[in-house]
Amino acid sequence: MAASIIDGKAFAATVREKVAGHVARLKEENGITPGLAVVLVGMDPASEVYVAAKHKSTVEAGMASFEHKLPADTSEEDLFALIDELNADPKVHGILCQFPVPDHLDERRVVARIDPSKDVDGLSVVNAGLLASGEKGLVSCTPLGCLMLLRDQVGNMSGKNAVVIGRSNLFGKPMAQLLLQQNCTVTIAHSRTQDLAAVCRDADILVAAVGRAEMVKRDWVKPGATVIDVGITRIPHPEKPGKTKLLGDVDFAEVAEVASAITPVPGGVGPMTIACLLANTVTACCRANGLAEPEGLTA
Ligand SMILES: Nc1nc(=O)c2c([nH]1)NC[C@@H]1CN(c3ccc(C(=O)N[C@@H](CCC(=O)O)C(=O)O)cc3)C=[N+]21
Repeated sequence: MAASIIDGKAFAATVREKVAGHVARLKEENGITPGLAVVLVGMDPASEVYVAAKHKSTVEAGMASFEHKLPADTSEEDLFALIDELNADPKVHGILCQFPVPDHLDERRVVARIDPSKDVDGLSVVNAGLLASGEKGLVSCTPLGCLMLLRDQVGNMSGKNAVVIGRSNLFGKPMAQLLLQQNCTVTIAHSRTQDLAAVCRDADILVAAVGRAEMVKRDWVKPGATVIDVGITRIPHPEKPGKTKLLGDVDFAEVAEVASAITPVPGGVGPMTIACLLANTVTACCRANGLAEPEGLTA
């Protein structure tokens, strides 16, 4: 039986609509406009595309967007001075520093400089700790987006076996925490895992975030499993010269024949990431102003 294809693009549009509704209410009833600041250091072409997409979605949702493009040789001192300014600016409710940053900068130190209550990437030690303790913080956008898709697709996840391939702070670890909160039995697999295929075959929910194109094959997947593909590898397009094509971590054509549901790449998890960035900004804005949190936009 062929899997149903989870339409992340359509779902993200509904999230963005909800966000826009909350934003309109905040403006009307409270005179507050949620604001997101995005900092880009250097001119990585992929990052420029993402940052432009974030700016567009932020404005479309009715929020204020503050873009800061800094030269590649910006010193830590100058970057920190900007972050300190944004931390102190009441018009800015969310701050994101686009990664990767140039080699002379240290991502961990950059994240640590951002006020945790404005850390809409959920990367700070404070937000990671709050999530691990089951308390309210800000949750990294991509795992939050995957959770929203899973809640919609699977519903009650209690007791299910969930396997997350990948253990990064940005994705694997927070994803595992969210699945644990849903009462899944969670396994975090990674590059050193023995017999990864066998571990994956146990999963009712399989989340792949390793960054290796089409690594997950048909025989890695339990029949009827729900498969979430977080990978994005850009390759030269096989048919169209000069164009590129995106591949996920899952061999989509094969796995779609055994899974019950699967996210495509593109059009799956990716669009949810930006939608959740907007959602986190609204959440941060409500908290900063002592207002009730938006419903349906948090973990
Ligand atoms: N501090 C930080 N936070 C991030 O969240 C962050 C980051 N740095 N650096 C780069 C990665 C990547 N990322 C994506 C966002 C949207 C799509 C997305 O919308 N993808 C579309 C298509 C994109 C296309 O066609 O190029 C899709 O999958 O359908 C993908 C990837 C956020 N990231």
